[in-house]
Amino acid sequence: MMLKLLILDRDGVINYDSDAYIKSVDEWIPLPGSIEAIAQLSKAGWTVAIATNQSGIARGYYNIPTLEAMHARMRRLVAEQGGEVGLVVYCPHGPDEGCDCRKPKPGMLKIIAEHYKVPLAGIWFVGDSLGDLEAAKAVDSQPVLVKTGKGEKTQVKNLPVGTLIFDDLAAVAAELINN
Ligand SMILES: O=P(O)(O)OC[C@@H](O)[C@H]1O[C@@H](OP(=O)(O)O)[C@@H](O)[C@@H](O)[C@@H]1O
Ligand SMILES: [Mg+2]
Ligand SMILES: [Zn+2]
Repeated sequence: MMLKLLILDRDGVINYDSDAYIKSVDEWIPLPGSIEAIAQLSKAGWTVAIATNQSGIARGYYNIPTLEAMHARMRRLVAEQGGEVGLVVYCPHGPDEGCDCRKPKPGMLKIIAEHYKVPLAGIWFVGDSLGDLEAAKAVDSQPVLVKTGKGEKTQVKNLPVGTLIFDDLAAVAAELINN
């Protein structure tokens, strides 16, 4: 049976985002219902992976141990709700480095798909920025926009055809679990 894989963007989908970047564990604050949504999805048999741009590393705003500590906190909070977080892939590069992993490039989605040995076609990728949706479209995944984070600003842009729109991650989870 095919793995039920869901890929999430991080900032603005799981936790509050900030134009000043999320620079410490203390600044990493879950959005309402997001931890519970991930736990419910994983308990319902979904594998939840994450693909996140983290140019704050290249910009010197925080370092990799701090980023990993944020992710350890995220994993602990989800585990406390009986769920688990799968593979977390991040792009530590700056916009001018020409890497293959920074969204809107689909490199991180490809890494996740290869890790789980599943095709990316039709896999839901949930984000709050246009780059998230474009990354999904580039590999024939399903772009899903949430209105949290930068989502409401993104919603008025020229979205990839077929983009699904939900209020938040909890609404995405309810759709996937109940249908
Ligand atoms: O939403 P994800 O991919 O999880 O992470 C986004 C963050 O890396 C940061 O990405 C930055 O964009 P630039 O990287 O400076 O273009 C800004 O949008 C920040 O507000 C934001 O916190
Ligand atoms: Mg985001
Ligand atoms: Zn990169």
